Amino acid sequence: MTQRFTVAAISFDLDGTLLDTVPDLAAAAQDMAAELGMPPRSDDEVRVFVGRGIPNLVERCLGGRAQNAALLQQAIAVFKRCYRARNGERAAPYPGAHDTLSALRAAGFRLACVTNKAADFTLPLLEQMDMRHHFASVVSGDTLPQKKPDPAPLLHAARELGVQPSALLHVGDSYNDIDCARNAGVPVLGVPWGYSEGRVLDAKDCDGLLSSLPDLLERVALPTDI
Ligand SMILES: O=C(O)COP(=O)(O)O
Ligand SMILES: [Mg+2]
Repeated sequence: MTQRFTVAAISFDLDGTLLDTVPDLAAAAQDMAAELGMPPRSDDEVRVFVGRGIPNLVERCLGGRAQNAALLQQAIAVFKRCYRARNGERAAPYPGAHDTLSALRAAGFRLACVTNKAADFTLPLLEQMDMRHHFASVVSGDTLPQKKPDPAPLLHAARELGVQPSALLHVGDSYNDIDCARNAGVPVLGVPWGYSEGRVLDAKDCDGLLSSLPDLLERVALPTDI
């Protein structure tokens, strides 16, 4: 029998866990490159750059050019404008995302979204994907001074959900999620379909891997269920 996590709340990473957002991020990066007269990055390159927030994504797109601090700042501003226009255009939920969130909430779990994506992009995207209403807490990349892998975003979500860190389970696609959860004392399941900055998640580094989002329904139990 699979081990069930006895938790009151579950937090989800966004990019690469609930939503495939690379098509929009890559389109924005390509728009930015065209505007700044730089060679474009492919979708596959951008996929590896996602995970540590937008300033870091832009820095990686620029490569050596990012050493020019003024150009980097300009590029970040251009990227944000381009991404605002692209955000949600081609982003898509992974299979079972909607049904899994609905089922977990109906069962009584409190849900959070904890992402390194800035709030200006997170909130409209969650609205557009019809997911915002599932989350009692949304912690974006700029909600706090610290981002994942710092423990602060997950500790903040636990406080907002009114649960101890050990009663929260985090689900994410990258080592930023695993390290954040480990640093916060939160159990963590990895998902193998995301981006993870080009690294393959090892089940040994977390508390297990999901084979799909609906698989999560078999892996959790409320404290009152046992
Ligand atoms: O914006 C990013 O770089 C990644 O966002 P995520 O934390 O939802 O994966
Ligand atoms: Mg992610």
